[in-house]
Amino acid sequence: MHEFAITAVETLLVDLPTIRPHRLSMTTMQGQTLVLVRLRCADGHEGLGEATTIGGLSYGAESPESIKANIDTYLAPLLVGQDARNINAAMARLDKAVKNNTFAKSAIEIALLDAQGKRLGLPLSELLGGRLRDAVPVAWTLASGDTGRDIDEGERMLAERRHNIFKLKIGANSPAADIAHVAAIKRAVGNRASVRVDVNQAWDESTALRAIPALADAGVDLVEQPISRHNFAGQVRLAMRSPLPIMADESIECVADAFQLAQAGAAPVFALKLSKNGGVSRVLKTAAIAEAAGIALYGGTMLEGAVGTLAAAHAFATLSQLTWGTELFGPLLLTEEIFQQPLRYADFQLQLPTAPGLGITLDEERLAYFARDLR
Ligand SMILES: O=C(O)C[C@H]1C=CC(=O)O1
Ligand SMILES: [Mn+2]
Repeated sequence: MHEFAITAVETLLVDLPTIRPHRLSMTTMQGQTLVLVRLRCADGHEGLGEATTIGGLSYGAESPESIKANIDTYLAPLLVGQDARNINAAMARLDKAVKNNTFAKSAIEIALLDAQGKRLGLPLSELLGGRLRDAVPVAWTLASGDTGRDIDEGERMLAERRHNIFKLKIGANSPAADIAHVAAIKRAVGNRASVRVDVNQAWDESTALRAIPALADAGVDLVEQPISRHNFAGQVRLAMRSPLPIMADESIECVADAFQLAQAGAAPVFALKLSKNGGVSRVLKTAAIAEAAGIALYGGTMLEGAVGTLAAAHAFATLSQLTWGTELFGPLLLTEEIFQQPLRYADFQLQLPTAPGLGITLDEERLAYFARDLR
């Protein structure tokens, strides 16, 4: 076999408890399942990748189990024997044989990039052309399902200087109840924090038209994905009529989606997610489309653990603008650590590692304890 060949691609499901239930409009998470990839190369380097999603199949079309099965059955055999150093060629090979499956492909590309960074002795952001910042601002999602508990949590985050941007998950309750909930939280934190909402597609256009002005009056700064990704014309109308900026999240499932949204003027802000675009290079293409169209950027998450979070942080650190910051707090939602180094969150930001690749190492014992099939 070739000196730099990919020798094995292993996938692991890792079930971890969360610090509390996390309530979104479409599901309440009682824990998180990380989907990890370990890609081994003939030169001795190993790359880590991640393709974690939210709430089984309630968020998107790929589940943790389907991502694992599709990598094991279809992607891994296409990769073994290929040159690990030519990431573009490896990804093109996958694209030729496998439609969609952007989460699975993203995990593979992250692992290839991690291995390449280790091989060359460069942090991922350097591999991507160089970082423009050493840390990124990080929002926190208040989603306990209880207003008083959310306010207490927000106060704790402010006191610890961990987060001063709060995203509230709404859409599961009536608009009136949601607006009262959001207004109470904004009243409590005042101008010490930016308050944003994520409706996760729960409203129709008429509901959004009525609710968004009330959210604006309550002091909200940004509304994420208020209506269905399928109501394309409605998103364009809403973007024109809304007193608040609207952010597209679920509407972007690939780079072509981003182009169509930009072309139609459907949202003045894009949430960037590696797994929804199909990896690091693809999410940077979506960012380039946004930049060319004057669309502001936000670094999104699928509540990944440290691997997916760091891959995103390295990618977002290379962007010339990141107007709305990031929400790369996934690891902080988990109660258990499976890596040797915890991520560094301080002064409302996540600090980027400087070690080669992603800059993180698995704790093999902890991994063996929590991994579904190793337990
Ligand atoms: O944005 C989403 O839709 C998903 C995710 C990101 C943060 C969070 O709490 O949930
Ligand atoms: Mn969202």
